[in-house]
Amino acid sequence: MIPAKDEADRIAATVRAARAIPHVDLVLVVDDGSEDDTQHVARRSGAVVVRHSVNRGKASAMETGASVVAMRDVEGAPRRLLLFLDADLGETAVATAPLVPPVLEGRADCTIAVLPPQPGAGGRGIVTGLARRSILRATGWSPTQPLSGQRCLTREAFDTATPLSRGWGVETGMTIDLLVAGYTLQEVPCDLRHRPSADDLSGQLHRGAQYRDVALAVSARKMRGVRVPPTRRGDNPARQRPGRPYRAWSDAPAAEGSTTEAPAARTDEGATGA
Ligand SMILES: O=c1ccn([C@@H]2O[C@H](COP(=O)(O)OP(=O)(O)O)[C@@H](O)[C@H]2O)c(=O)[nH]1
Ligand SMILES: O=C(O)[C@@H](COP(=O)(O)O)O[C@H]1O[C@H](CO)[C@@H](O)[C@H](O)[C@H]1O
Repeated sequence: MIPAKDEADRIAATVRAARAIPHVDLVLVVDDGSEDDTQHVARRSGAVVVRHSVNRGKASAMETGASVVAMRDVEGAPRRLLLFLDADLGETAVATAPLVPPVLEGRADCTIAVLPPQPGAGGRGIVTGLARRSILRATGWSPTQPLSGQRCLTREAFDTATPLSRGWGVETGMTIDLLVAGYTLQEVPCDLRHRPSADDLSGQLHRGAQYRDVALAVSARKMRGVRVPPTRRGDNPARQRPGRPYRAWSDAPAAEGSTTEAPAARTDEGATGA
């Protein structure tokens, strides 16, 4: 499932690469109100395409995409896993293939790609730091790349994480919600290249919008008390690393007076919608 806004230059290569990922039987592009030829290029490359007539932001495109994949799930068959890919990955999108097996085999409910350093990236780690600290405070997990949008998850986990946080807050909000709900997350190194934001005005404006959306996603959860109580947390942050599944709740019994229980989380699923 690929949210795409003005990605006519890269979407063909991304779609072709996504189609080559083992277990992917449906590639869906949500054209999020593009002003270029994204929808037609994507369709010609073999994707199913739906379109927002106006731009609604990445999170909204992801929700639309997940709804369309659900409509195409076969009655009586396992529900598709959802593999979210950014449209600018080009041919490297095939390198997200390692995200699928841990979820397919039930070792994780959601996997998240860790990208190598990107040539030309101009960030100073400010938004990434805000997202990482916020996830750590709420759940005890300290992910390497909390903003990474390349994720594979079960339908059940996705449904738990909806409604998604708006815009660029989607990954941070989803990570907190899944961990608090008791799901197992795992970062997976993937050799991907995307179009990084540079250290110029448009790059800094992008990071400003990212910062705002992450802060909104986090404060909404703070206000609702969405967190794993510190007394019931799992692994120490020092032991956490990509490749290692993480579940936020320890198996210790609930503290007296606590009403929050971590649910068990697993389903059997088969094919994958990218
Ligand atoms: O309003 C928007 C903005 C972005 N995107 C898509 O969301 C993904 C991530 O966006 P981008 O690569 O610009 O952000 P980054 O991950 O570099 O911060 C890409 O596939 C975009 O085409 C979208 O669907 N709607
Ligand atoms: O725009 C960027 O450079 C950063 C966010 O800015 P910061 O460097 O954290 O201030 O976010 C990007 O890089 C992350 C990897 O560290 C990716 O996971 C994000 O998807 C991407 O937006």
